[in-house]
Amino acid sequence: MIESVPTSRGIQGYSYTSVTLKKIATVIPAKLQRQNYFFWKLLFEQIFSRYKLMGIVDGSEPCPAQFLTDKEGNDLTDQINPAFEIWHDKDQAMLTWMRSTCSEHVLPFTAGLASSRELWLNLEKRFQVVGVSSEYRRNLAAAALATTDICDAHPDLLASGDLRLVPQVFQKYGKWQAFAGPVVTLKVFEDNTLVIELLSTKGEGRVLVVDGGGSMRRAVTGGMLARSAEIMGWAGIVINGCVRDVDEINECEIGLRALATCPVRPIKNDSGSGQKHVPVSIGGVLIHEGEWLYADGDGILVSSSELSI
Ligand SMILES: O=C([O-])CC(=O)C(=O)O
Ligand SMILES: [Mg+2]
Repeated sequence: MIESVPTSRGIQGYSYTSVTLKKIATVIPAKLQRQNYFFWKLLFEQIFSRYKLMGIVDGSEPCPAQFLTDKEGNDLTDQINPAFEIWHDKDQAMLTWMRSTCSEHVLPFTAGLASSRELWLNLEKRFQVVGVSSEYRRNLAAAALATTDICDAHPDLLASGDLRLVPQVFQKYGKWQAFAGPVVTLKVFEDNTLVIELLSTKGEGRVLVVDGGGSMRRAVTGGMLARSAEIMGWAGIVINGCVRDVDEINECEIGLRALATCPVRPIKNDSGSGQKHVPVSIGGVLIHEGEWLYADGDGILVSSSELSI
């Protein structure tokens, strides 16, 4: 959920005119950079949908004629069309909102763009994000081996430590119980800038393992990030820390494990505190980038290499 935008009050909903730049800054706390574009886009889509503005950027609500026509409806008069004024006000507000959340690296790209749709399309083209199909996601889920079968087939690897059992300290979220894939590691503490960066890029069936230091004070992933992970083709996420927006996460075609939920938002630091691709220790089990993780209803296993049964 977008925390500071009210969700329901009357069927009219809220007017976009009540949205201040301060409110935009709380809803979109991280400035737009190439690395977080997809997350930024999802957040703006949520705001635009809530205020019924999506048609202005997606083109389904084009700009009305600027001037009214005469009584016969033939010739243009010099009277401004009120519908044009309303549309134009919305468009300019949206442009200002988006510009206000651009980092200094992105801001120059927005120069000279006069409408919110122009800016929206320009960024889309510049940062080119193509999501995966639902068939791709289904195939990913179907490819996960059962952890019981793996343990039965590889007692030698369990004994040698090449196959390790991650202690069952996690809660299950997301649509998939079972997921598997090569591991990408992250070490963060209450700041999810790097989580956003990775989940905004192609997952290619990998599993993001986040050592969040076990913090129970803030979530490091939420509904928008789970949606981003789903669209970008990540197989799963394992977090030694908390998540929020569980209802949204549970709608996503992704497997997610975390210690618990926590409604408090993560910190977002533009310089991205944390470390990528470093060994992490979860429940006393060391996990390296590139190892394989297998998760299902019975547990979580980490293997030095990809396994077959
Ligand atoms: O704001 C965040 O980074 C976490 C969150 O709520 C979401 O992913 O929806
Ligand atoms: Mg959220």
